[in-house]
Amino acid sequence: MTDRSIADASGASRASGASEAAAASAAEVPAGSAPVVIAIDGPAGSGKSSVSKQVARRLGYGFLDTGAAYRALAWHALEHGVETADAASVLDVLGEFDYAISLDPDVFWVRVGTSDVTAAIREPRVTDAVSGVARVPAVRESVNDLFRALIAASDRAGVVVEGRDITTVVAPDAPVRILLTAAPEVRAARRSAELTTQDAAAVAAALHRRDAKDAAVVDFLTAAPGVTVVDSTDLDFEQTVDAVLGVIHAGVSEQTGARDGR
Ligand SMILES: Nc1ncnc2c1ncn2[C@@H]1O[C@H](COP(=O)(O)OP(=O)(O)OP(=O)(O)O)[C@@H](O)[C@H]1O
Ligand SMILES: Nc1ccn([C@@H]2O[C@H](COP(=O)(O)O)[C@@H](O)[C@H]2O)c(=O)n1
Repeated sequence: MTDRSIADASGASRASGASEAAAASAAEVPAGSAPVVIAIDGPAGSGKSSVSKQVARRLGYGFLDTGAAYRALAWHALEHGVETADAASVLDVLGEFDYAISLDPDVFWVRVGTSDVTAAIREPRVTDAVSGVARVPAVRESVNDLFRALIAASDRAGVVVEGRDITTVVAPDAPVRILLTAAPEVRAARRSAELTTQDAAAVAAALHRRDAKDAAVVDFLTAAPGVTVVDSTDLDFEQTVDAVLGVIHAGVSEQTGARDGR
């Protein structure tokens, strides 16, 4: 396998195949090389998707929002009238779950079959149902295989992958693993600033309820050994992106030094 370093990342991106939308190409990635994975976990509203997307743009990397797969499956289950709290019923619809996602941070879409569900998977009914779907072990195994395949199929130099168990389960060997967090009240305030038509207290309660359900399945509130915490409580968006980029560059220098015997 050809090695890819962060240093070669800025220009390397070309999209092909069903899983990745078009992106400009500035440099070819050697055939057969695996993308560098930047693994980012964190609780709801911590900034995982917005920060990861911007980091991916800055590096010329792909961006994989893993929560979108769980949300899309919850949407698919609801479309089939399935009770999402019932694991057996969720597994029934998993078999015909035809999922596709763009890894291009500038052209983001999510599809189930021929339906573009990019917006629909953010609806409150889906957000309320998603934890039920995500707690089913067979679902997790199935989507984790899918994530690894999507990453491997990317022809960008790297992919920023965000979720809840990326640093621990999906890509525990990633060269850079980050837990992105912020104080619960700050996360709730940021989320309610987005959802201006909804009651702020209800938005905060829903966010904390979802974290509690999700944390019973995977631990994304404490950093696993080797995982670097970035706390954005007192950082603005651009400062958070810079902090994450700083961790990435430090992690890669360390790896390169170790590989070169420095
Ligand atoms: N450091 C920051 N300062 C201010 N706002 C931020 C910061 N980081 C993220 N945000 C904003 O907070 C909101 C939540 O971010 P985002 O949707 O990326 O979180 P998330 O962790 O992906 O959430 P979820 O897991 O619920 O999908 C967004 O409006 C985003 O722009
Ligand atoms: N690695 C992951 C990612 C997500 N989930 C579940 O999906 C839900 C939606 O995720 P968002 O990041 O879009 O908020 C989340 O609440 C989890 O239930 C997961 O389990 N593992």
